Amino acid sequence: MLVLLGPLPLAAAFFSYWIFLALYTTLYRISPLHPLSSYPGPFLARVSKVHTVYIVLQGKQHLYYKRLHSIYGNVVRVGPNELSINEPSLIHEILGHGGLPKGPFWDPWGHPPTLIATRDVIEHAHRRKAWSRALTTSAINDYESIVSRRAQQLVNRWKSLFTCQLAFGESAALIDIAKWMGFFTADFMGDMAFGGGFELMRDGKDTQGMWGILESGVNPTFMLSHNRANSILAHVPWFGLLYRRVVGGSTQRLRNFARENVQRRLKLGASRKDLFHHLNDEEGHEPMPPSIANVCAEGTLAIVAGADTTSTTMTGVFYNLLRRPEAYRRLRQEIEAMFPDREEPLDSGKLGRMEWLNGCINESLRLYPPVASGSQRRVERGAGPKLLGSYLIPGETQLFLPTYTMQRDPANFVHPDIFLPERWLPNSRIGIHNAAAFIPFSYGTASCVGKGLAMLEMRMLIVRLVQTFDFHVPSGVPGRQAMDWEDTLQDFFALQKGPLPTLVSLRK
Ligand code: HEM
Repeated sequence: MLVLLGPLPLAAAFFSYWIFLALYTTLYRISPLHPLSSYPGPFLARVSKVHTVYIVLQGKQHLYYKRLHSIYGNVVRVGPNELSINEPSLIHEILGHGGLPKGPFWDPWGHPPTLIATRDVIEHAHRRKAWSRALTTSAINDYESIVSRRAQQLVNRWKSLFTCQLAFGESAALIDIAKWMGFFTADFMGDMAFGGGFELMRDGKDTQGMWGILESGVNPTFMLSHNRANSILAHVPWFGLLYRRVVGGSTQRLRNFARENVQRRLKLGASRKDLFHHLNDEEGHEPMPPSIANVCAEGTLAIVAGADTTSTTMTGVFYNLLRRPEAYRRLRQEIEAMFPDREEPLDSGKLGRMEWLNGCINESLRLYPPVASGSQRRVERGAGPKLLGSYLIPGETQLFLPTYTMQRDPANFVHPDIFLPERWLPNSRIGIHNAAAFIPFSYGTASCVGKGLAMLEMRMLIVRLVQTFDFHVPSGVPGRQAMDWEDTLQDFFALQKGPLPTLVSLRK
């Protein structure tokens, strides 16, 4: 017999159903029946990922995971179905060839998915081919002149700031290194991905508002920055879908920006081989040319993945050179020996052999890994449990290697919180040094394909700046002080940084 319910009993039935479901799920997640019940972790993390969203909003996710590992040990349950694994010996099994595919964290990162968000292993390998062709050692050599042109532009812009200051009798200018590193890397990646697009260094500010989306926090229209939105939504993909429908999202603005630039570039034609040339398959390696939507998506990825990461690392280098004058002196000596008479640092071979410079960059990458909490992987549904070392990981478990925690673990690096470029010198006798635990570019088949380009860019710019300028800690600057810079870091998947006000003067 069919019984018709009125609106009130219907609503009551509806809510009772959801309350029952929520209660049942919670009890299951905290019960010994859950397959991850034997892994220790905070109680709230067992219940729901909403707890993680709260942590992400504070921007201190990296410090939170480090604290959890110090309390609970090397493997911690950080979500109902998620583990954080601080075990360098498992890096190869998790990230290496035949390891685990990417996890659902990557689902909300826009459509069509870019290389970094492609979870299917075969599709990922196929997409990566164009990137790999674009970033071979010989292709990177073709980009030296693009880096050098932008490095010279930064030098000239800073010199023009001195001219203004000199008019007021000042011999040094107060420069926010973090901001200018961001401008440099965005302009450079814009050149690489679209043959131009940003002119942040020229304008000295973010006139189009695009850099703000990449870099900053919440903007006034209640659209979260690209990285911050994604880093939050990725923990709760169901909410991500809702957010995008209701609020929109900065990803779309970035994609529109990319589309305009791709169309401009296609009209102009290519005058040189850059990243766009390869991503657009202008040499015809594939049977079908890529769609414009894909070229836009991959170009946007290049800017998102390549700009902030390198600018944070270079800012970290200058921050530490200011704090350790003897490290700064040693860098100057090495630069003078390698490029006497301020010769332009164009030779990537020579730059690669500069041990102190590379030690400084490695230390910045170790202390402030731009992707501080690693990149999620998952034991696939239906694949059964996976044995990783002595840990049995049930199917459908998501996991990640917490890069910041691992690289600051005294079990891997002696004096882990101190900037010591000397630990990277060949024959260093400084103490514990587990290079296998150093994974700022991740590891394996989905590791950072842009590593070579990033290293070239950072080496060339740092040398050019140290050749031309002197850097000092300013005194009496209102607001944040140079020595607080590390505290400004916020982990929204990619580290975001605050200003690094620095007194910069021209070298005699
Ligand atoms: C200091 C600079 C950089 C750091 C620390 C860094 C770090 C990373 C990390 C940790 C990943 C994630 C890998 C994974 O999922 O396991 C990644 C992926 C990626 N990065 Fe970088 N990156 C840097 C610069 C660049 C640059 C300059 C480019 C541009 C050419 C770039 C392009 C990419 C791409 C395309 C991926 C996706 C790779 C894949 O899924 O196969 N990165 N990067």
